[in-house]
Amino acid sequence: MATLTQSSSWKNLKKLYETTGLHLEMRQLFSEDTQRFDKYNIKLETKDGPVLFDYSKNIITDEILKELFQLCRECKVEEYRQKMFNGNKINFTEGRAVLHTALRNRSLQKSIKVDGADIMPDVFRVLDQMKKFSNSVRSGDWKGYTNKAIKNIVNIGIGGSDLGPLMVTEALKPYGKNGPNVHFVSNIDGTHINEVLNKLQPEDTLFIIASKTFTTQETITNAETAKEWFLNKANDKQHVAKHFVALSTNTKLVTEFGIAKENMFEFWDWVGGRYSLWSAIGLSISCAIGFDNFEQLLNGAYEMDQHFQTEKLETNVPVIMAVLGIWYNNFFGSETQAILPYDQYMHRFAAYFQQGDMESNGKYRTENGAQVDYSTGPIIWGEPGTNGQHAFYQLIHQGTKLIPCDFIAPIETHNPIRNHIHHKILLANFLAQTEALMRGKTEKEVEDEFRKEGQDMKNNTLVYHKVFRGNRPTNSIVLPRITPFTLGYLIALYEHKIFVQGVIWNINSFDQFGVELGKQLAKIILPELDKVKPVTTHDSSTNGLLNFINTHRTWGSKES
Ligand SMILES: O=P(O)(O)OC[C@H]1O[C@H](O)[C@H](O)[C@@H](O)[C@@H]1O
Repeated sequence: MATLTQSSSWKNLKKLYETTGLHLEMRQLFSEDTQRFDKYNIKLETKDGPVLFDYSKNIITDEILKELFQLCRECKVEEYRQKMFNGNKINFTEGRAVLHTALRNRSLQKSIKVDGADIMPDVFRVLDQMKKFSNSVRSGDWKGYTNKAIKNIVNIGIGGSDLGPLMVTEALKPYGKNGPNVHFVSNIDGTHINEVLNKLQPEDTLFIIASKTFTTQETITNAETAKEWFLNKANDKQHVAKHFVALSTNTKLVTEFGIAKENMFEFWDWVGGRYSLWSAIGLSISCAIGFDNFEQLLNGAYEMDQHFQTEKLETNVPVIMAVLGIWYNNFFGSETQAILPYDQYMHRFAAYFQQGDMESNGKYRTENGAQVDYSTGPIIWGEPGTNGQHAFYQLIHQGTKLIPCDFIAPIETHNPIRNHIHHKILLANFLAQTEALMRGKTEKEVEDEFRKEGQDMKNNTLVYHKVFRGNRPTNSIVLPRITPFTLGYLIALYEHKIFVQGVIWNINSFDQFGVELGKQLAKIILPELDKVKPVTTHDSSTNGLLNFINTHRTWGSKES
């Protein structure tokens, strides 16, 4: 294929942007076409009820969409999609398959092969191990060293070994009422683990050490700290087996750490860290909400996988979301994408997809190593509604930047207190925001309001400040309720959106070399924090910062 910007659909899109896209006004499009919503929404039936994807409030026409799908075809999205599901080694820099979809392959008949061997028996073996383990923890059969049941679980991990389980256990809190309390420790900052351990007793606490590589400095240090804290009271190393389990691909390092092989839950190099919540990394989820609910999460994701795999591009929700993102990112020059869930339990959803999206598509090299001449992965951010409205929506409404927003809202709440009054207000705000962002408010509308209020209109410049330009694009995803199934469905939807964009940009969405340099340099700097003599080996800023700390610190070695 010619480079992306030389492809005919890209060139056509560029032209379309200049001649059409730039001048489109959604407000006008809606008034000219009363069927616009009917045309640009997709309703998907799921086991837990219908899910609505409304993309009508976007700066698009049929012609633009047609060209965006053509771009997918030119970039061979369908071919790559098949390669991913088939287990081809599409993670080309690391020579690995990308098979998080195999972890939630619920079809017992379908085998998936990596290097000629079917991986499904292993997937089911570990799922069974997770089931038995979480059942025994939840029922109280799993006993600690003083014969007490487990009341608290601490998941120690970072990045993909933390964000997924944390986001999901928060999002599904209503399903975790009968389970143990689950805590998460990720940051190397000792405050994180200290604050958690201060609330706990070793007798009824279980540590899940979650690390794909089992080499991550933060996780291993936190795990050692937890072990020391535990042994301080338990005294006997033999008791570790009842209180520490590991989730990893690295059996050797897990056993060296002192965790018995039978207490290890395995996963494989074809599971990317940020796509791993479906694997053994989901153990804390399964303990918190029960294995049956964990399976529902997998089922939901599987249903979305099938939609993504079989649906034609034009009605394929992850594909539509991906191409809309490309339209704003690459033609309108949008740099960010907001994810705004109108559900308090989903408060870590945007943070989760900060890693999911930004670590996947924050790349500037194409498959053959060339540097891209177009923008790639968006900056992902967001907070749950309505909090965001009172913080940063001002800039989305009246700022100078175009920020496409995804609104996510459940029809039913888990907390229908005071006869649904809270939920009604929440939903009213969700609907109002997408309407306001699209419509805006014209000068005339502001003036009419002013007149009604009897304000003097002469030289009244306040009018300009109260005008909303509008034409701000949004997607709305309305779910029946946040359940394990619908959450799995939603997460998989975003995963596939990221995949499609990565294919179009011709980058590797499945490595993360960009996180390595900082880690390498931190290893060099760590012993230098013991120096007394000024350090001179870095640039003057890094030397200056380090020497300032070394001069003023009260702790650590005073060796030169
Ligand atoms: O699971 P681990 O091997 O401990 O890795 C934890 C995290 O750290 C790395 O730096 C990567 O950037 C992440 O993709 C990964 O999820």
